[in-house]
Amino acid sequence: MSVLEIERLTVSFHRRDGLRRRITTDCVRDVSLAVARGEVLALFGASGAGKSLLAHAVMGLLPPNALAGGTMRFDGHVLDAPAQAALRGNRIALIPQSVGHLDPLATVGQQLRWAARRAGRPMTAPGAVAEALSRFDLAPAVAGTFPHTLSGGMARRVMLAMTMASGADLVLADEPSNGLDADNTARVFRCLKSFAEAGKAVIVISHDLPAALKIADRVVLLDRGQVVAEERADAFTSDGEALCAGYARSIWNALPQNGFSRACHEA
Ligand SMILES: Nc1ncnc2c1ncn2[C@@H]1O[C@H](COP(=O)(O)OP(=O)(O)OP(=O)(O)O)[C@@H](O)[C@H]1O
Ligand code: NI
Repeated sequence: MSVLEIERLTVSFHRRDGLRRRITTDCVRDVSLAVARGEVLALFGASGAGKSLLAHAVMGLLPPNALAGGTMRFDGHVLDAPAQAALRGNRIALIPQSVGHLDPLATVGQQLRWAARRAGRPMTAPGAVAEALSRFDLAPAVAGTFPHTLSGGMARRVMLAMTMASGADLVLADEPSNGLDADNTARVFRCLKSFAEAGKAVIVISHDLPAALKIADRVVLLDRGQVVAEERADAFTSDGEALCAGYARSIWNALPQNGFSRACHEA
């Protein structure tokens, strides 16, 4: 069964023009998708396509001037505002785009313990923090350090370790490889894959399609707020013949292994 089901989600913003007429802009339009346990869904689309808004709508963290429509279900139950407030940070986790969300005044170890305690799974056993860090290639000494001493890749892996400690069933990662070199990108994506292998449902938002394809099962392409294609990830990694949508094919053409052909120049 799907952990998350989104049905006809719309996110709009209202503003008034100079004559005080109400203007509505739909930034996410009629989006339906689902993700199951053990599955990695990659959400791909140009800047401004509505990817982060979709993630924030699932979390219940939309800006106050946003209006959301449609229905969402988590584990078969309606995911409304009270459910989101109850599930956020424990059963549903967002790995935000910025590592600035780590607390500069608390050590990595403290923050890991907080994440675990908030989810009702306190890390009391000796060595529990070191073990949680080691799963993400982080040395035990990292527990005693403050976020400003970490490299970008390490900070991101600390956020992944906190997500793991929270025991979430659904993990949303918004641009988890931003600013990382190829090695750290691969590491972060491997960690996300390990979440799915541990039975979680993972939605990864990324501009790095080649890296995301290495771990994804399915790819949803968003364009100007709408789902324009939903494809199996392996359709991108083969000769592209199995891709159904034209937009997906032009993206396949633009992958480095396929020679960055036409689509790049047409875009
Ligand atoms: N608070 C807001 N008020 C008005 N419009 C907004 C607001 N937040 C986002 N938008 C608009 O919604 C659209 C989608 O934004 P979103 O952040 O989801 O894009 P994205 O696909 O995540 O892009 P990126 O890849 O650059 O992160 C954009 O056109 C943006 O201008
Ligand atoms: Ni975004």
